[in-house]
Amino acid sequence: MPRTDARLSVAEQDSVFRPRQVAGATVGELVEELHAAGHDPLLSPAGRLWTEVRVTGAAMNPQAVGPGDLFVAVRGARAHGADFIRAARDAGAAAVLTDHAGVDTVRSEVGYRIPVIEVRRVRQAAGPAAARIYGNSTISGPALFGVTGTNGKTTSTYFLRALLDTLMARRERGTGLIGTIEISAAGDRIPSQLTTPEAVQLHSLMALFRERSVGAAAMEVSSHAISYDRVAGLHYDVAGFTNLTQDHLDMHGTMEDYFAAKAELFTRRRTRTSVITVDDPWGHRMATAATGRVVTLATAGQPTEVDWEVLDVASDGLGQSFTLHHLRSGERIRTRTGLPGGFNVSNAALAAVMVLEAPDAEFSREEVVAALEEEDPFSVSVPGRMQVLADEPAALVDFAHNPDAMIRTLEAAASAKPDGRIVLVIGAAGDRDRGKRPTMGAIAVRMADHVIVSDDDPHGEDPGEIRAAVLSGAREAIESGTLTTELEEIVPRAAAIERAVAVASGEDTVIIAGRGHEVHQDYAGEHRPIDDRIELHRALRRGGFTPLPLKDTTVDMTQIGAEQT
Ligand SMILES: CC(=O)N[C@H]1[C@@H](OP(=O)(O)OP(=O)(O)OC[C@H]2O[C@@H](n3ccc(=O)[nH]c3=O)[C@H](O)[C@@H]2O)O[C@H](CO)[C@@H](O)[C@@H]1O[C@H](C)C(=O)N[C@@H](C)C(=O)N[C@H](CCC(=O)O)C(=O)O
Ligand SMILES: Nc1ncnc2c1ncn2[C@@H]1O[C@H](COP(=O)(O)OP(=O)(O)OP(=O)(O)O)[C@@H](O)[C@H]1O
Repeated sequence: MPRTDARLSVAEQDSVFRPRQVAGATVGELVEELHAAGHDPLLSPAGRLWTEVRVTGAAMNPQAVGPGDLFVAVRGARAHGADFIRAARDAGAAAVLTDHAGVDTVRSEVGYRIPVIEVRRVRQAAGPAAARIYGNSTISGPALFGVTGTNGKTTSTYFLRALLDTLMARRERGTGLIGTIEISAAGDRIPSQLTTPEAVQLHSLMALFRERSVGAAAMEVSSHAISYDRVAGLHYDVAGFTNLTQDHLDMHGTMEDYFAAKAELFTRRRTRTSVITVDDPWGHRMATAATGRVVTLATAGQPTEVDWEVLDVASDGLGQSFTLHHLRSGERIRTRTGLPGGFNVSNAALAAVMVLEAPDAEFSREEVVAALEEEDPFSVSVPGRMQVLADEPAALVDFAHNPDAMIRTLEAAASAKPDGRIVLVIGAAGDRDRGKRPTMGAIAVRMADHVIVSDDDPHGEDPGEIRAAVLSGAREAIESGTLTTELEEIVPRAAAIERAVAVASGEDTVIIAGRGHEVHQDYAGEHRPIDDRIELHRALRRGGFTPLPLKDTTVDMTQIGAEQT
């Protein structure tokens, strides 16, 4: 069974997943590297004593600093990393990379006993510095596949990893994964802190992947990661674009800015081949904006000039089979996904085309086609993404937490049991894009028959106010239409899930949306354990239904300790 809280502290995570053999660099070499990258570094104190100090790792979070590390101290919205210089130095930091304000803090806190490299833009400099320390500026590999887009990143990267697994296994090499749920390297796994880690950790992971004979890795690239320069110094063999719809406007302000952040990934300096899903107008714009080699993919049956299209989608168990058609050559590849939802055809098609179009790959195109046609790689289970817990009623836990994902998930639910009702539990996260809350409430009551509004992660906000915003959109939609949807507000979330099952019959569909794989709710820093999958499973049993066996899909901390020590 999944543990109730599968998070590792930053320090635990970092110590478990660091490469053991690191070439490292001297402070002098780092200064040269940053100079060549245009960062105008200033070293203090000057002199050979300091330029010859060797760094063998890098960390941005003071809790993750280890002996011999470069401590990268950034100014953030909450704090300046340099405020934590004493902790970093006590943990063994050998040198510091920071900005002007950071230098002042370091000097007033610990004097001149540590070399400090000063740059104007620390986050941008962190990538090249870490690349040099971990050897990534000179050694390439593993083959890197990045996925960005509002929805579908996690699912597509799980699909990519599954396909790459079949190809790498024949070479006795492993695969890597970096994303919202977990980071994995050749079978070892740790839970994630961020969807896309900071540059220092990413470069450490690339070195770890090489050390563990990982031949290819799939990673999610969030728009935050691009805006915060977390991917600085990384080069993608193939980058894929899923879609762009409303989310994260708290961070980006406008859809234009959100688009511009994502577009940065599809430039020649970052990516060799871009595979762009052009099902929406943003996809078309992305394909036009992308530089370097661009491959387009249409998955929604629209007539358009593309390289690849999806044809002949047919129901196949809970999932769907489909054909990938390469228009220029006429090649047709029949494959399938076991996951419900039309959008999972799009995710699977994207993963397939990314691997088919990988330049200079270790595997042949024939091998990829055979894997797609014979090995069923896209039936892998993705934790909390359209995860099916029962057939009667159809009971699903899904991560839909923005308007487009809600629509797609509810469409999929409607086609799963067309004669039954849809019972939905939703909420919205605090401290995130507030504009989407009423929209999600309105979508919920338009597309489901019984909606229960509960809490997601309130974070620092008043949970009642978040629910009120979702409910206001829902009520407005009910009042302005001819809807007969039942609407309730129930907390805590476990009670909402219990109620959803209590009002459902075997013909209905129950969807618990928004939290997917997550195992606790954050109420102003208080972490309350809850796993929607466990609650739904329990409620189904108590309701006299027969749930499917609950697979352990959550990364287990105890396993990690056992593997590594
Ligand atoms: C908006 C955002 O992305 N913020 C990230 C950013 O924060 P920030 O620049 O404000 O930095 P800060 O928190 O003030 O910290 C500055 C420095 O002081 C250190 N510090 C800070 C406070 C403290 O108590 N102790 C401490 O040591 C920090 O380690 C850091 O070195 O840099 C921090 C250090 O890495 C991140 O932890 C933080 O992510 C926060 C936790 C976060 O929630 N990020 C989310 C929104 C995010 O990035 N999400 C995307 C996925 C989005 C999606 O698709 O859903 C992701 O890639 O994960
Ligand atoms: N291609 C898609 N188009 C629209 N919605 C999708 C697509 N793929 C998945 N979804 C919906 O979005 C939810 C999140 O999917 P997934 O975790 O794969 O995306 P993500 O981009 O990683 O999201 P996040 O960045 O928020 O973690 C799913 O649970 C499903 O409801």
